[in-house]
Amino acid sequence: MPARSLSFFSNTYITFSHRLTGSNSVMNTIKSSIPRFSGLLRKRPFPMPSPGPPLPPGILVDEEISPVYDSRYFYAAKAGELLADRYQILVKVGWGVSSTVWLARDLQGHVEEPESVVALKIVNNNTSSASREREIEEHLSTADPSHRGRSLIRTLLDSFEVKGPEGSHPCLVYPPMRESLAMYQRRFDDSKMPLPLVKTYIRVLLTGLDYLHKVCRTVHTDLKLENIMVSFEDPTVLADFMDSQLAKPMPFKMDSAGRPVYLARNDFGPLKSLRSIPQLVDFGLATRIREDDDWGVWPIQPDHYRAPEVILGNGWQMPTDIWNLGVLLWDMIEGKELFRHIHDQEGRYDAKLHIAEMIALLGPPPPEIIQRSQFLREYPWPTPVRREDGRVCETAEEYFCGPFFDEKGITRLPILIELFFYSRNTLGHFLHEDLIPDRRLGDTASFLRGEEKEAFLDLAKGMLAWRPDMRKTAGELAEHPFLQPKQTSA
Ligand SMILES: Nc1ncnc2c1ncn2[C@@H]1O[C@H](COP(=O)(O)OP(=O)(O)OP(=O)(O)O)[C@@H](O)[C@H]1O
Repeated sequence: MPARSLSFFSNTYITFSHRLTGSNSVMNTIKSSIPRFSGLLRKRPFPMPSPGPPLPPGILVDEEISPVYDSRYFYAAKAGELLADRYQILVKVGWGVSSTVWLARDLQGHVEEPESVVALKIVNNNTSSASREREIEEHLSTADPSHRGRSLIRTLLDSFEVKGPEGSHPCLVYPPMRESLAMYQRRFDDSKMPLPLVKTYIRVLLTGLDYLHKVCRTVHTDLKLENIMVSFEDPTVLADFMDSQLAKPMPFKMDSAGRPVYLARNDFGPLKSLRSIPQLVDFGLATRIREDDDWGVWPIQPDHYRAPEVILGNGWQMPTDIWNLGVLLWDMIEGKELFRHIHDQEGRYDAKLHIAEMIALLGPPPPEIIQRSQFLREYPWPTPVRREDGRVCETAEEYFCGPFFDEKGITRLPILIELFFYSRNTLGHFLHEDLIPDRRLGDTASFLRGEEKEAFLDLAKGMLAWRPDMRKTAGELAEHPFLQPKQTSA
């Protein structure tokens, strides 16, 4: 049977779907579905990793590809090395602009389970994000461990520092995960997960967001397919991977400064079943909202998923994640982005194109949104923010190259009085009407038909409202009819 056969997945899905909708709570199902890795090594002890074949020095590998790569900042990890007298580095599985990620053997256990496999993120010595990530994740793991959404948030198992010649490197220890949702999706025909499975995933992610928002009062701010990881469907997948990787050691090279750079391997092979569970990961940019009148103001979110209140400088809170996930629905279901024309001809993000497309899909923003943005533009951010092009900006308007609406009829009356006397004729119009494309939200969901399409659009509209306070909460959305599994006769 081919690994990507849809019918294979669909059959397996029935079991999965049933498990999630049976009498057990989602929480119980999820707990029992996330495989445990402790004991794997005890039963099948791994050999010490040996050095793999050398790569040609002229080829850039993994983290070296980044234009800002600087050897001094990355830890020179070596396969087989023991960190903190406890974690032995085995296989490199990932890298980012400021870290490398490894599977490691955790040598400290107890009598029953003396060893286990963990993922070790070794962070650069020049970044402060690790302490922030650690602090937020501590809050997330302890806010209410009994909430059913808690297990859908990936948090730290441990953390420590390791010394390098150029400074100290924070090391964050996590449970190992199979892969990001972006990679998981590609395992299916046409990179499309079966619809019932996607629905389950969306519901599960909303349950995690409900915990994040309602209990932890935290905004993720950076939801994308890469920041959703899926668990291993079966412990043998990881065990087999480790056997194969250690039998065929990682190729490596020395960079120009003599630091070893290994080639990451993160393909854990075909799916054995659809029992993987998605988890929200990477809280390095997450922000706590302690009071109802706390607002984030600085620019957040990946370009495609950026909410209007971020671009317009209106301040953001938890509903901003809801917009973000609302836009992600298209990536998850259709494998395509909802917003198609948000970059200029040089490929740079262009906020006016983005707003123009929002207007095409959702209609014009309500007046109070424009009013608030024009009112708040008078108040510079407490700390200026540097744009990618180096310009230091003090307001969202400066940062995103506004203004986007004219000031026709805007008075300097207090905002509440203005809102009271508002009429559509007196408020600013979009300054770039010629850029509004001819697209409708309904036309973007051609992957669905009939009632299913209507239900999907209703869900999406509950997430993609201009006014953040008109968006539904994660908890409410998880109950939406579109996401509920169809009852099948036994
Ligand atoms: N728990 C884990 N288990 C397995 N692989 C992981 C785990 N965590 C991260 N990875 C892998 O490592 C990669 C880099 O991790 P991560 O995105 O956390 O690094 P980063 O430094 O924050 O990246 P960037 O800053 O560039 O976004 C991921 O894309 C993933 O492939």
